Amino acid sequence: MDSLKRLLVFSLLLAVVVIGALYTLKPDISRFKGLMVEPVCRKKLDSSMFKEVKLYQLKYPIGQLQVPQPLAMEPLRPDVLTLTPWLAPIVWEGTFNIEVINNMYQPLNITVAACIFAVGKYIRLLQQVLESAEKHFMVGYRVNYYIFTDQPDKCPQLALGSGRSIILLPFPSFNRWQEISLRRMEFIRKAIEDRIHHEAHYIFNIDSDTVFENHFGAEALGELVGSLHPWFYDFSRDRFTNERRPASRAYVPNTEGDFYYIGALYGGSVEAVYKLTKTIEVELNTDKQNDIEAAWQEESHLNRYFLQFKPTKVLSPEYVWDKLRGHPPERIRVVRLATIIKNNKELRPN
Ligand SMILES: CC(=O)N[C@H]1[C@@H](OP(=O)(O)OP(=O)(O)OC[C@H]2O[C@@H](n3ccc(=O)[nH]c3=O)[C@H](O)[C@@H]2O)O[C@H](CO)[C@H](O)[C@@H]1O
Ligand SMILES: [Mn+2]
Repeated sequence: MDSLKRLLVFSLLLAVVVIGALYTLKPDISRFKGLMVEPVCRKKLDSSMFKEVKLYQLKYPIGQLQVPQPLAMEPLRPDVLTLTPWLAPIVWEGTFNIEVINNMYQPLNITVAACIFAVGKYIRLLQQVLESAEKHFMVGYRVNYYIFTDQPDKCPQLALGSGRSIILLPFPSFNRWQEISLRRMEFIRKAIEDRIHHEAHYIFNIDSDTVFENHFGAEALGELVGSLHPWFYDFSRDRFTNERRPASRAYVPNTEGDFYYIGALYGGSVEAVYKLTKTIEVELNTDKQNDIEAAWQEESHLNRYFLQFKPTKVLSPEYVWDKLRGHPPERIRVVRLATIIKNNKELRPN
């Protein structure tokens, strides 16, 4: 009798574990009731509705850490620019102490949203970017991967770290890659309205043709974050690939421009990115009505936006290196995220 009871309890426990495991591995596709282009509920968001990290919440734990003293007369990276003319830090290896940063941010239990679009054949790239993100992206923090896709059933099933989850969101199949790329602003805006505003504190847009190779953590968090494009960080402004036709809302004259930022990685507080996506969506629509498409789609508009609304933090090319450029120069000491070499002809719909 006793052994029967034990067997019964054991089988029950086993069933709970198996069902639990199946449940956690299975991405949430409940929101896929047909491909809805319109958000489920459209909210007008005001400042009070966002999750945010206030400066006074960041508290350094006195007496607990042994960290080197910062020396005002000894720059840590004299070989690169570490501050913009508007006094935003440019993040390079050697400029920050991750222990200090983690000790200030981790007690706040923040959630970071990563928006990744995987439409058409790009769905194949998801496994690699997600697996590598689990090893390097915001480790020790809560992370929500919002995967925008037209094929929810093909999303890889990964065992994620604790506090990390995948949320699938519908995105239509377009037959021009340019359309996919530039509609991202609208879809991020809608997802923020729909749910991200109450689910995350910070948000990043990350291209799916990328792979994380090294630490990419809380040092990258900021109110409004742009990343230097790995092809243009040492170019003069007149050679940036900004939109040069005044007829486009993305127009930047060649006598202006601070840096050339990449469209594959930007972020910030959810509220700041909401404002960014909302603004750029309007500019994109205006261009569309005027029958003009900026040279590099939403990246061109992003550059115009960042010229006007300067990022509060700038990520160095460590944060998006392009493998097509081969090994980075010495001053780029570490590659944290790299864009993969892909066959555009084979992957893109056009
Ligand atoms: C090195 C270079 O020249 N990079 C430019 C190129 O980026 P990329 O060559 O990196 O563009 P891309 O092909 O990665 O497209 C951008 C993103 O859109 C998504 N996607 C795109 C096509 C598709 O069929 N399915 C899909 O899911 C996916 O998340 C992808 O990462 O074009 C972009 C256009 O905005 C930017 O201007 C980039 O600076
Ligand atoms: Mn890309």
